[in-house]
Amino acid sequence: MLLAKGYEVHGLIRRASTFNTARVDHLYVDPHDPKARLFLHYGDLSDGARMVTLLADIKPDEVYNLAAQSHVRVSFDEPEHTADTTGVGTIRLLEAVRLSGIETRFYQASSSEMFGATPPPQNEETPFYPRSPYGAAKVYSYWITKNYREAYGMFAVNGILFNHESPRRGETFVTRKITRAVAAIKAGKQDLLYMGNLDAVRDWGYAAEYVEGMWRMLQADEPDDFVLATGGNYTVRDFLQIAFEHAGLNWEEHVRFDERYLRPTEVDALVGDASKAQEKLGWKATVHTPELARIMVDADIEALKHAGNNWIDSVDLASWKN
Ligand SMILES: C[C@H]1O[C@H](OP(=O)(O)OP(=O)(O)OC[C@H]2O[C@@H](n3cnc4c(=O)[nH]c(N)nc43)[C@H](O)[C@@H]2O)[C@@H](O)[C@@H](O)C1=O
Repeated sequence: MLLAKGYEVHGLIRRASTFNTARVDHLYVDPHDPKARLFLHYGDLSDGARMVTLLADIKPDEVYNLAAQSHVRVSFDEPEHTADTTGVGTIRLLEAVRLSGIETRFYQASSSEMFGATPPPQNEETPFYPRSPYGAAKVYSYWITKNYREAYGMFAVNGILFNHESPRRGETFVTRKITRAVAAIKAGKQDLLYMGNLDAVRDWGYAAEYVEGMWRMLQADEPDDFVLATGGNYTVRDFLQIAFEHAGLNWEEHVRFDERYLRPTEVDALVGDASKAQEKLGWKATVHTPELARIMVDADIEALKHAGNNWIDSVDLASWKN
């Protein structure tokens, strides 16, 4: 079930609109679900007045705010732009919902980056300590979403998602950078891969499952905030090893260090505890980091065979087959 290529969204929708439809090139329609859903993507949140018109026109049952400058390293180079899209954009959208007078449910894409320097495991009670302009902007958006829930009685929720990846992941994020390189090295098109900090620990899950979790948050009886994570604990080095090994390669022969990929302040370890989502939403990740790495390597090897042609991965999850 596909919604949008570009952001790694896989969703369950009947009618979806996006602020800039040009950005959505794949749409899946589930004929059994009559709700209208609006998904906002990168850079959509610059014009508050236009958003009011759009919302009043579409009258979506659900709004998913996925719009952000979402690259942590880039947020150090473009801190003001990041604050504007990732932070202030959220209040523009919440205000547009309020001013348009529509009844809708609002999802805010909050992030595990908000926990930053606070050691794992992290859950909904863990204090925030952001370590980047991106993380700081997400903390603002988290609190303003909560404030609109309390101040105006909006059904507004924060999904605090740990790293979620898929073959549709942007090419400059570490997982996709690695799996694309594995495919290219395997095909003899590349020899070396330049990387930054290999010691960082992340909890990488499969985006398809996380988007289902986002959807579950908006079907709940009451608005609340939820962590989505696998609970896994892997370093970038582990991911390299699993991905290269899957293609029969030795990562140490191909990986080199480049300090340009280091960050002024790093988030050392993010490992989520999603027991609240399991208890209240019935959500649990089934794909863990090693399987995810293999899905992504296989997809990038397949994608090379289709270079220049339209090709998109499909989701093969047992829970989606009914
Ligand atoms: C939840 C959160 O997840 C993502 O943020 P991120 O964790 O920063 O993701 P990433 O894939 O850029 O880095 C992961 C780790 O990998 C290290 N690393 C080493 N060498 C390279 C490298 O060469 N490139 C990159 N990108 N990272 C590298 C890097 O230093 C970091 O420790 C975003 O979706 C964000 O929007 C979000 O919300």
